[in-house]
Amino acid sequence: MSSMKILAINPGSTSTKVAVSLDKEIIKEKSIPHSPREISSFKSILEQCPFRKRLILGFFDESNISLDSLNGIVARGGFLKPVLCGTYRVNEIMCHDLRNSSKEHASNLGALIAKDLADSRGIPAFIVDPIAVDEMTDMAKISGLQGVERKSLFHALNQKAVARKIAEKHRRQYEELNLIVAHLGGGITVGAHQKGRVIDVNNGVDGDGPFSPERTGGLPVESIVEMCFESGLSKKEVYQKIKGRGGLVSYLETNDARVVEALIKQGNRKAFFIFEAMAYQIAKEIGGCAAVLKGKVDFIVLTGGLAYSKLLVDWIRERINFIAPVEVSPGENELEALTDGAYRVLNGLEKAKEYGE
Ligand SMILES: Nc1ncnc2c1ncn2[C@@H]1O[C@H](COP(=O)(O)OP(=O)(O)O)[C@@H](O)[C@H]1O
Ligand SMILES: CCCC(=O)OP(=O)(O)O
Repeated sequence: MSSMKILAINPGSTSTKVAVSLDKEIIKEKSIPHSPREISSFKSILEQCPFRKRLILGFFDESNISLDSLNGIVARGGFLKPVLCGTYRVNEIMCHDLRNSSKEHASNLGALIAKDLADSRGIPAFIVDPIAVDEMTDMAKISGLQGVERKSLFHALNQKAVARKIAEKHRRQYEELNLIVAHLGGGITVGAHQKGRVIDVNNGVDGDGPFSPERTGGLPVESIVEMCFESGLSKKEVYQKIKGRGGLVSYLETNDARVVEALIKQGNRKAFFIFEAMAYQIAKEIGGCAAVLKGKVDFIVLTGGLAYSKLLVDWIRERINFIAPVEVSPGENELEALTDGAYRVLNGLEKAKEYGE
């Protein structure tokens, strides 16, 4: 097998994470955080493209690594048409769909930045397990209103990577287990994994499931209809309220759980109550997935940045540990999973899928 140097790019709602690896070993990585104020200075996600690209180039300058030494670039994929999981070559159809997506999410930038950097160096660009991975059953897609369908939009990359890691830890195959995986990050998604397929999951960006550091999750529909028609807010302002300014930001003016924990330590009762309410909603979503899996659950897995919070994890655990053993895998494996996907293709172990075919 030939030696491969790969750049992995993960644009998230609260950070841009990058890593360079040599033969799957990460040799340099960085997580660059973005405050809500910094992000809200851009009119759209697409406008953030040059800003995030500059940060990545800055990472190369600091690290003394030459972009010309790369064999490939891989990024987190965004709002594409529903796809099966796997590694996809970034092609023009994909870039067109991401540029023209009606849905705003930082992950839309990954493939665009990767292709831009890769084309000028004559190397390939890929995405792996984008948020649009869709393995949901037809029943899970029923919303309760004809014409409005529930969609599969979730942290597919990390949920699948962590699910495989937990299966391996227990010397089992992912494809033989039933798991509930809760990704607790800037967005929160909780998936019911039935023998390797995510048969139901809350949509992490469309106002569904638990509230998160900066998103509302599911809301009482009638109150929102009232707000849209009576408050004088524009469509964009309503979206801002629901997405970047919902959840913890809405109640506590921060999307940073570490700040919330510091407030709690200082005796702030509102911070305590709202943080526990987030745990309550996450636990309730996990309970829903247990019903989807008819109670046959091998493990519940908590992952994402918020899983570093012992307080939050303990609150969730006390409400759900009657269902199945709880595994905590804080942070994410996204950079490793991206690198792994690109490495398999670059070394000919797997064929890249073509998007749009
Ligand atoms: N050590 C930690 N303790 C508590 N919360 C943390 C810790 N590290 C990160 N977080 C919280 O996790 C959330 C972000 O999770 P992350 O998975 O990095 O999100 P994303 O990738 O969506 O930007 C933030 O609220 C952040 O404050
Ligand atoms: C569709 C879910 C993706 C998501 O919410 O990602 P972030 O947590 O990075 O915002």
